[in-house]
Amino acid sequence: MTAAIELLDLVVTRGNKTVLAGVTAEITAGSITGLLGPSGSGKTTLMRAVIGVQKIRSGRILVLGQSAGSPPLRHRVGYVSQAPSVYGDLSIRSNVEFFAAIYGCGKSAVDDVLNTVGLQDYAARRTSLLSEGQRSRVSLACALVAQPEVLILDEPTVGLDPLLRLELWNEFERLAADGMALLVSSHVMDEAKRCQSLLLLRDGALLANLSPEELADRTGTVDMDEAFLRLVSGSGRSDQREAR
Ligand SMILES: Nc1ncnc2c1ncn2[C@@H]1O[C@H](COP(=O)(O)OP(=O)(O)OP(=O)(O)O)[C@@H](O)[C@H]1O
Repeated sequence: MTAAIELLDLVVTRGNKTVLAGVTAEITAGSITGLLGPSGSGKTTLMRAVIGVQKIRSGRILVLGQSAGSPPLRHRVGYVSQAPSVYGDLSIRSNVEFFAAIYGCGKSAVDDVLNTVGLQDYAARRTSLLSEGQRSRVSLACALVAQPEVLILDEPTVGLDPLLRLELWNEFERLAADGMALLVSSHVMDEAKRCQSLLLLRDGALLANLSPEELADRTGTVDMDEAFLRLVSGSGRSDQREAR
């Protein structure tokens, strides 16, 4: 499988704190990688480093074979931050058209992406009048309109109801099946089951890099919250691969 993102001994400091302490991992194209860990473990920092907006102290990040943040990657990497970054005074369609214009995409790309995120019926609605879940979908549509090969999603399902959460994960699976590499951070351990690979962070260190099945096997439980706790406390079995 092709590595879409390669992290090599990545070290990031913020203030005087080491926020990422030598993370090495590969994120594969055509799959969903879950980035999981407690609040403050470094998930957002890692994502910011991958899109090239976070200064790194040492190490290397390659995205689609090029240095993270390099200009040719701008169209090829999509990012949706935790707070939906959309213009409240514009309609849904105008928000997506704005990003389409930046990326040089046509009208059909706008229609396609509105369909993809299920907002085509509300496209004329002013964004400030939307629910939180709808606003996150507008943000997702803005990131998807350039048809990126890599999509970075920072806690995309926070505050969403279970149905919307399910729909979004179904959409992520479709995008991965079309060849996209998705890196998705989450607090919700249950969402780990929808990923092909998991990166488990704790205090800036990569605790494990494994599949959900391997996590269940290593910790002896299919309950992802419990599995994480067992991993953290070291009470899981030690016969699986360690964090790479
Ligand atoms: N601008 C900043 N200056 C200094 N330290 C920061 C800054 N932003 C974040 N940090 C610190 O970096 C560490 C990692 O933060 P980060 O936001 O990457 O964690 P996270 O895992 O994404 O957390 P959450 O799940 O709560 O979003 C935390 O200890 C945080 O306090």
